[in-house]
Amino acid sequence: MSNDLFLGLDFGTSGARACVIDEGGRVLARAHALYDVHEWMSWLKALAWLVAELPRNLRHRLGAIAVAGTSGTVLLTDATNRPITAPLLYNDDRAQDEAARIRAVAPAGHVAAMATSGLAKLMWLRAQPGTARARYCTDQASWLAAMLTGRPGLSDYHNALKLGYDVEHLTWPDWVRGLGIASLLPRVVAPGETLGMVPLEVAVKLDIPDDCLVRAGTTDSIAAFIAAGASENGDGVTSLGSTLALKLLSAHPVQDAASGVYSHRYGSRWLAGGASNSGGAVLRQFFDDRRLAELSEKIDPNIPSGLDYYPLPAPGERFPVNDPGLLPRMDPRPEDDVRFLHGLLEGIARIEAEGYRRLVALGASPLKRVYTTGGGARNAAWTAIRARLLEVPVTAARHTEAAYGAARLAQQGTRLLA
Ligand SMILES: Nc1ncnc2c1ncn2[C@@H]1O[C@H](COP(=O)(O)OP(=O)(O)O)[C@@H](O)[C@H]1O
Ligand SMILES: O=C(CO)[C@H](O)[C@H](O)COP(=O)(O)O
Repeated sequence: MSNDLFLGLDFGTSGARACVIDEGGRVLARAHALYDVHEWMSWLKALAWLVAELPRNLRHRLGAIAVAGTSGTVLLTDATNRPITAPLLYNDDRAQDEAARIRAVAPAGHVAAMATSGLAKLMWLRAQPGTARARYCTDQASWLAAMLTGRPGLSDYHNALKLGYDVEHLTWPDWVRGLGIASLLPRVVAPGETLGMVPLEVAVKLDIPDDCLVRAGTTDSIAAFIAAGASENGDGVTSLGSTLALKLLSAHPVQDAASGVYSHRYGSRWLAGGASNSGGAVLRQFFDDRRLAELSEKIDPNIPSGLDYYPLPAPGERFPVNDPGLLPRMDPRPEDDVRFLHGLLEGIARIEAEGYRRLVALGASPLKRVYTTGGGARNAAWTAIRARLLEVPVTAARHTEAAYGAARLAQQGTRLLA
């Protein structure tokens, strides 16, 4: 048997993961690597490490690979895909002036008008000295896919949304082209479309088949959505990773830059959503994963904590309010760590509930149920707190890892979103 297995790679904020599945969607292998999301060299090392970690007999049967990456993380490369800038991360909001220029020409409420958008960062990067030889603007997943195919300059319509790509008409709109960065924009294809085959030298280096396909990828939280297996309008998927990302399967797209709301195209439907800077990264500032699990077991989720927190790892919020100056609110800290954690989990759950309310108020399909993915999905007390505040059933998704969603994309290609 050959080429009958599929590899999904997920590059998240705090780690990278690999997942190998067969035609039936059965997981045959997983791997995990710590890496530095700020360093492209570390992305590459993590990719090589993850592939090397897979059992050799499975590696030799890979038929297709797809990569998911942090959304809105951009960098500039030369014509050979070599980076000529460091990546600017998804939550980097230095491009305030550029966002104001975008606001003047973009349709009202467009996600690209946020200072954290890929487009604002692209304009900021392009204005830096030494970038005149830049040939492409790329994102984390597309850059890694291009390292696998040797073909730069391609992206998918999920990763391209925050660069201003018109996902309704599948084109770069004139208002984006008019911003002086048109020559750097990638050609955009559907997630899952075949980008190319792994060339021989890459295949030899990674010890994988030289006819293994590379399919266009997606963002980390859309990969998590795919993993969750949600299928009905009104199904929500909350990624409780380092950040808190919400996706609501909807018949209609909605957008509102003031509250950080945007809609990804999902075949003929839409993923209405937004991403808060709150999430597991704040919890990690206080507790390691073991302590989190221990303390969580002692929380009574049926009673309110009595604390009114807005947990953020640093000043600045994107959704459900887009406010670069918003300050974290995590005072007063009680002596009892169980109560403190209770307050933090409840605070994040309130942000989630407000987020879904905002999406529905803007016209997305009404919320029916919520699946959870990411590191926070395993926390039963948190799940109960969230169900109380969301007022709909909340369950852990059957597959909670974005890498599994990326593997599904590798396996099914464009059929997945059809
Ligand atoms: N038991 C737990 N309860 C709540 N959060 C947890 C628990 N265990 C881990 N986490 C959180 O999950 C996050 C990591 O999840 P993960 O999905 O790997 O994130 P990402 O891919 O965004 O880096 C960490 O920030 C951590 O705080
Ligand atoms: O916090 C993030 C890290 O990637 C992203 O902003 C989040 O995943 C949501 O992005 P998208 O909705 O475009 O998938």
